[in-house]
Amino acid sequence: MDKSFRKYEKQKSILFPNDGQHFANKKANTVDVELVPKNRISISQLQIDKVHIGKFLLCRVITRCAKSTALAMVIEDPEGEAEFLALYNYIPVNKIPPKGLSVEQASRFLPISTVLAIQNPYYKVGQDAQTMLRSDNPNEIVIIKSNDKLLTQVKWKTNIELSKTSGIETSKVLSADDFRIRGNEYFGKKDFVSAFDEYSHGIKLDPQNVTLYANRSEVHFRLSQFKEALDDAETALKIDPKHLKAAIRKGKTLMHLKRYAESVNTFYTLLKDEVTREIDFGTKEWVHLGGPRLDHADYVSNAIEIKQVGEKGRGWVANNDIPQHTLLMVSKAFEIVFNQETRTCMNINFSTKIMNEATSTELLTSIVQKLRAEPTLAREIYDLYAGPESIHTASSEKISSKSMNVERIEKIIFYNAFQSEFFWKIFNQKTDHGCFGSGIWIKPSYLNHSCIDTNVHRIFLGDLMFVRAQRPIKKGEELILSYMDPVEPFEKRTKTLQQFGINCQCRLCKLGRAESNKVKQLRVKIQERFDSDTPLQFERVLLDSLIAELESIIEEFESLRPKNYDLDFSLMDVKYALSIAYHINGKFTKSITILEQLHHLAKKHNLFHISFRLSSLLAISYTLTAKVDKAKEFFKLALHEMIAPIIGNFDVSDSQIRSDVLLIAEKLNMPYINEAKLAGLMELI
Ligand SMILES: C[S@@+](CC[C@H](N)C(=O)[O-])C[C@H]1O[C@@H](n2cnc3c(N)ncnc32)[C@H](O)[C@@H]1O
Repeated sequence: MDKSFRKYEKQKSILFPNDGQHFANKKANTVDVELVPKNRISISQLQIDKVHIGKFLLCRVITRCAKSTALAMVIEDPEGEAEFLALYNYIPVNKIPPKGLSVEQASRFLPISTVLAIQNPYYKVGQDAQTMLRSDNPNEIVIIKSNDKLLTQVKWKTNIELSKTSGIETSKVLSADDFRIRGNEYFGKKDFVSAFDEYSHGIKLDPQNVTLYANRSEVHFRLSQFKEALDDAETALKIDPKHLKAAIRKGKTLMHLKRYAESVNTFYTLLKDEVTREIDFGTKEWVHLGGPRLDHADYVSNAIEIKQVGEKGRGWVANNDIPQHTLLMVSKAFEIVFNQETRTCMNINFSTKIMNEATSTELLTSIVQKLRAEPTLAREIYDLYAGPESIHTASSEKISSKSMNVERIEKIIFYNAFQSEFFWKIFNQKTDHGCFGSGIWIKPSYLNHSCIDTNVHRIFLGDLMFVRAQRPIKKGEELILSYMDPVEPFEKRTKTLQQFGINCQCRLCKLGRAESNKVKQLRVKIQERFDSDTPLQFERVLLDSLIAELESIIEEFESLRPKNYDLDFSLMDVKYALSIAYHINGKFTKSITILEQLHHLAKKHNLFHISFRLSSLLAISYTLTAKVDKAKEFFKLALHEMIAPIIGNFDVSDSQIRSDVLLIAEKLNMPYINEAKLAGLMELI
């Protein structure tokens, strides 16, 4: 049995709790460098630990590439000096097939002999005490064509065997259809970059091949290169206006480009077509089964708007009275990286010695790549809060398609990223572990924090975040979300919130600050007991001593601090454990008394994610004590507390709704649902 709520209930804090996430990026003011000889710098002129602003390094790739966190290779400059080069954020997660990138595959990104201009080169000593060049901003890496004026005087020194650079020399003997087949094979293995190469070679041989364009459109789509996906789909449709897959890809790509009206038109035109209507699309490519990334438009209720809210900066404010459970936002992640998509668990930045969750590193790369592909999206991300020093620069900052402020994006991730989690078994997931990820959701990023007394809550489904009113909200009230679970101890909450510049003024934090040292120490002791690796002993023989220990902790704590049921979060774990111990010991009445107390607290604070579990357990406890009416009441309550935050308010006495709700509850693995079934509670409500 899990020892505390937290095992299940933790709605992890938004944001990443590590301090100072800023990797090795020292380039606050990168500039777009004019690639003219006077700005060129050579390797021997580079200074260690310096960003050479306004300069560029002309160089040529002379080895194959390897991809770990960065894409790494050796380059030479026209003077014949060689150096290591590490390119961060160059390859996003979705360009990497599930098995990782082989040297062969990694080298396709920058084949041997590719000539580069590295703008604003940054020279440093790497973790292995070797010097190296590092770039975090892929927009600063410019590929130079062989006929570029810059190369007229250049004679490269290293003799490299070009035949080994890639596997594409066979193109002379392959037909367009061969390339299509090879592309499809790569596509099947989710190696989209290789599939792209194959289809592109095919297109060179047969520029009118509609299938190749349609297929490449899908590859672009999978790589989140929506503009290119649209171009290819449209080219395919020019060649064959009736090409069904190309039309579908056009529709869904338009949707991802947020060109919703055109997307709808495309799909309506398809629906009007008789041939299309007769085709059974199945559900494969479509919406929910395809998760966790879902095809869905953003939605924001017109009862809310963003305003200045004093020292907190901007925030969402109700411009009308809003009933409880009203849906306020459905936000699709601007970008999200799911844990199962990352190949490494942790990533250490050796320059700062800070460990980052792999997903947050990948998130930076994915956002950088997304902005490279779609520079028009830069405004909505750059407008997000990026820390106290950059607060006033956002709107005035010039955003050109070439410039990219990686450091700013890094900070934006730090201050705005949410960690999503859901355990619903609705997608065809291979694992049962649920779905966790880190992402940026633009509109919800404007919600400010309070540990308690919040009025909105969030839930995730795939890459969608749903924000609903937790309680009725009055016109003029600011919408407040909790970044952290109030069940987390005061010290931990304070430490995390401080990193984000938040000195929380909620009642719970005020109580925490006002506590005497004795109470603080006891609270820390309780915390340690519950965080320790020693599990609570729920075995029957040890139960009595466990009960005595828990009862004495509660008594001691309550003698030091007056009973404060309204804010009694510090005792939640202890009391929950005690109720379980009583339950196992057959002392149902005692167990129920505590559970009801806890339920009251959770309900009072609209902590539905806790209260529905407590009411389910109460329903079962009442069944065991033969109090059927109470069991029924709590089971109904549990259903409402669990499902209303997801689908909105409903009346469980409506039989149609009830059956839908029970179905959802089963899908979502409602706790104790099997016990409820056995006890016949389903029929009773
Ligand atoms: C995700 S953003 C929220 C939107 C932000 N207020 C803005 O103007 O874009 C998080 C930042 O908002 C501010 N913030 C949020 N809640 C706050 C609070 N309770 N007190 C003070 N500042 C808060 C902090 O600067 C925090 O780092």
